Amino acid sequence: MAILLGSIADDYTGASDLANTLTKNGLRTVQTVGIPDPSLALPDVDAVVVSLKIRSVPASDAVAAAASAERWLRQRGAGHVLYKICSTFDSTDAGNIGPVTEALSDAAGGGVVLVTPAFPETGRTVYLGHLFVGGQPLNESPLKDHPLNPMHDANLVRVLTRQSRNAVGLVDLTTIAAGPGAVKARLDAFRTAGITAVIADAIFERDLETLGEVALETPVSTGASGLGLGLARALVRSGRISSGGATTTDAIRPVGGLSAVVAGSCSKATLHQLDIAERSMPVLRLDPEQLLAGPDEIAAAISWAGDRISAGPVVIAASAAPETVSRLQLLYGREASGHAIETATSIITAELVERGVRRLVVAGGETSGAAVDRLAIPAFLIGPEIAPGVPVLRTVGNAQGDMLLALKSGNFGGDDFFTAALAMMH
Ligand SMILES: Nc1ncnc2c1ncn2[C@@H]1O[C@H](COP(=O)(O)OP(=O)(O)OP(=O)(O)O)[C@@H](O)[C@H]1O
Ligand SMILES: O=C(O)[C@@H](O)C(=O)CO
Repeated sequence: MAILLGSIADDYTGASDLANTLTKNGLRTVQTVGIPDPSLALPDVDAVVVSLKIRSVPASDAVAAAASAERWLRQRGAGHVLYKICSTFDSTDAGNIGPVTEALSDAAGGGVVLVTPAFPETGRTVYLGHLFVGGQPLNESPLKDHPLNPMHDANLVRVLTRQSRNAVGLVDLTTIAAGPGAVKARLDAFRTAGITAVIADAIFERDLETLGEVALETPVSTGASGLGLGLARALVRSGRISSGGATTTDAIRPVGGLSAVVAGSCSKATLHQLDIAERSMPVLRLDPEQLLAGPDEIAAAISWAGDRISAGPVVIAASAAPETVSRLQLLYGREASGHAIETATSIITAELVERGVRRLVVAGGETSGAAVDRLAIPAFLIGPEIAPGVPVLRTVGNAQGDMLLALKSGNFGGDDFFTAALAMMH
C-alpha cells in the first residue's frame, strides 16, 4: 500500500474529523489507532490518519510517538505529513504543538512549516494570527474553561512562540489572497530569516486551498481539518488520485447489537447535547467525586445500564459544568482528575461492549482515546458524516466483531447530535 498523504493526529476524535474531511474531498482514507500491527489488513487507500493520544502528555512523549508515526508513514510512501491539531489550538505553554511541529520539521530536513487551525465549516477562522471560534476570540470562547487546556490567548503567533525553540512568523490574509506564489515567496523570506514555523491566516475555504497547494510541496504541515481540505483538494487537482474518489457506503453495513453513548467532554456543546438527549433517552449523570473515590460508582453505572439497555440506547456522562470541574480539579489536580475520569469512562465503555453494545457514541477527544484504547480497536473505515467533523466509523480488525462508532469532538455537533448519530447506525 503506497500512500500519498500521511497524517498524525494528536487525538482520536480529531483523527476521525480529519479522516472525514479527506474522504469528503476525494481521498480514500483509513484511520489507524497508533501504528498498526503489520498483521492488520488495511484497505488500499490514498491517505492514512494515525491517531495518537498526545495532546495532553509530556512534550517529550508526544515528540517520540509522533516521530515513530512519521517514520511509519514515510516508509509507506507519504510525501507529505500533516500533524492534525485541534481547530481550537488546544495546548499549553509546555506544548505539544510547537515541540512536535519542530521535531517533524527536523526529521524532514528542516524548512518552514505552515501552521493553521482554521476550519471555516465549524466557525474556526484565523485573521492576523488571531483565532476566532464561532465569532468570538479564542480567549473569550468556551475554550477558556477547557478542563485540560484552558486557552487564554487568541494570538497564535504568541501562543506558538511560547511552545517553540525558534521564532514564529505570520503569513497574513493579504499574502494568501495574492495566491500560492506570494505565499511561497513569504516562506522563502522566513526561511532566510531562520524562522521554522508560521501561523497562516485563513477565513474561507479558498484560503485553505491556496495553503494546501503550497503545503503539498513541503514535507510537513500542522493544522486542523481545514488544512486537510486544502491538501486533499490540491492532491485531487494534481491528478495523482487515481481511485476515482472515496466511497463510504461499505462502512455502514448494519452491525446490530445494543447502542450507547458515553460522554466525558465538558464542552458547552456537549453539556447542551446531553440536556437535549434527556428528552428521548435515559441519561445517567455520574458523580465525579464518587468516580474518584473508588469502583462503586462504576459498578452502579453498569448495573443502571444493564436494567435499561435492552429497551434502547442509554447515555452515561461524567461531563459537568466549569464550576464543578474546577472544584474537582482543586481537590485532586487537573491532570489526575481528568485521567481518573477517563479511566472510569473507559471501563464503563468496555463493560457495555462486553454486554453487547456494538453501536457506540463517545463524546470528547481524551475520553474517546481512553475508550478506544481499552477496547483495543486497531483501525476504522470512514462512513458518512453525522455533523461537520464527525463521521460514522466502522471498526477494522476488531476482536469483538464489527462495531459502528462516532467519536465526537467536544465542541462539534448540533443540539440533537446523540440521536442523530444513533439514527445513522444500524
Ligand atoms: N466532571 C468532571 N470533572 C473534571 N474533569 C472531567 C469531568 N468529566 C470529564 N472530565 C475530564 O475532562 C476531560 C475532557 O476532555 P475530552 O478531550 O474528553 O473532551 P473535550 O476536550 O470536550 O473534547 P475534544 O478534545 O474532542 O475537544 C477528560 O480528561 C475527562 O476525563
Ligand atoms: O479540530 C477539532 O476541533 C477537532 O477535530 C479536535 O481535534 C477536537 O479534539
